[in-house]
Amino acid sequence: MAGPPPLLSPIPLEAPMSREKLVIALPKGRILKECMPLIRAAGIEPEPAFDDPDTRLLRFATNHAHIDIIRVRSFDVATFVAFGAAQLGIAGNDVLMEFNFPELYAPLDLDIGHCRLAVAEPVDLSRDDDPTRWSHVRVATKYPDITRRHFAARGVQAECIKLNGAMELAPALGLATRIVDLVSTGATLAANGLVEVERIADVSSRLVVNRTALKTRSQELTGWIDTFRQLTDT
Ligand SMILES: Nc1ncnc2c1ncn2[C@@H]1O[C@H](COP(=O)(O)OP(=O)(O)OP(=O)(O)O)[C@@H](O)[C@H]1O
Ligand SMILES: O=P(O)(O)OC[C@H]1O[C@H](OP(=O)(O)OP(=O)(O)O)[C@H](O)[C@@H]1O
Repeated sequence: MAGPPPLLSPIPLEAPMSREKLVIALPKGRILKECMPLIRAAGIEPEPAFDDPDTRLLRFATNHAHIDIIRVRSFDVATFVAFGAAQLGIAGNDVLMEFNFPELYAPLDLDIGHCRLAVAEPVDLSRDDDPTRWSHVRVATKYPDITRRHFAARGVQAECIKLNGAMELAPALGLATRIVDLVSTGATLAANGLVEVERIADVSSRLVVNRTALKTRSQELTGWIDTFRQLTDT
C-alpha cells in the first residue's frame, strides 16, 4: 500500500516582497556621454532603447530588475532627486549650488564634466573696467541665485536676467552688460567678443543621493556610493 503523500514544502505566509525600484536620474545633455562609462562600469546596463537616438522613451529598464534610469535635463536631475522621485543621480555642482536643496546629499565628485562658472563681459568694456568698483551689475545668466550670492558677498547688487542658454548674446544686444555662465575652453566667450573677468566656482559632476532614501534604504544606497567611489578612485 502506498504510504502517506510526501510532505509539501510549507506555503510561505507572505509572498516575497518585490523590491522597491531604485530610480537613477541622469542628465541628458553633454555630460551623459561622460556618465555612461561610469554607470556601465558599476554594472548597470540600460535596455537597448537607451542608445536609440529616435526613442521617445524617458524611463529605461536596466539589467537589474529593480533599477530604472530616467534621462532628464541637467537642472531637473536635482529636482527629481531632491523630491525623492529618483533616489540617485548625477549633476554638476553648478546645478547643486543654484538650487541648494537641503534634501540632496552629494558624497562624491565623479571627476567628469569639468568647467568653471565665471563672470564675463565684452572685451572692449574689460579694458578699462575695475571689478572692485562695481556697486550694481546687470547680468544675464542661467544661475541667478549663485550670481546674486556671489555679488552680495562683497556688497554688489546684481540684477539678474534669467536665460536658459546662449547667454553670450546678451551683452551685444543690450540685454545685460555682463553674463555669468559656464566656461570650459573659452571658445564660446571668444567667439562672441567676451572675456572672463572673475571665476565664481570650479565645476565638476557629483553623485547625488536623496537624504531620506539614504536613511530608509541605507544598505543599498551606501553600496552604490561605495561602488562609484571605487570606480573614481582607480
Ligand atoms: N562647456 C562645458 N564643459 C564641461 N562641462 C560642462 C560644460 N557646459 C556644461 N557642463 C556641465 O554639464 C552640465 C550640463 O550642461 P549642458 O550645457 O549640457 O546642459 P544642457 O543639457 O544644455 O542644459 P539643459 O538641460 O538646460 O538643456 C552642466 O550643469 C555642467 O555641470
Ligand atoms: O568654454 P567653452 O568650451 O566654449 O564652453 C562653454 C559653453 O558650454 C556651455 O554651453 P553648451 O555648449 O552646453 O550649450 P548650452 O548653451 O545649451 O548650455 C556653456 O553654457 C557655454 O556656452
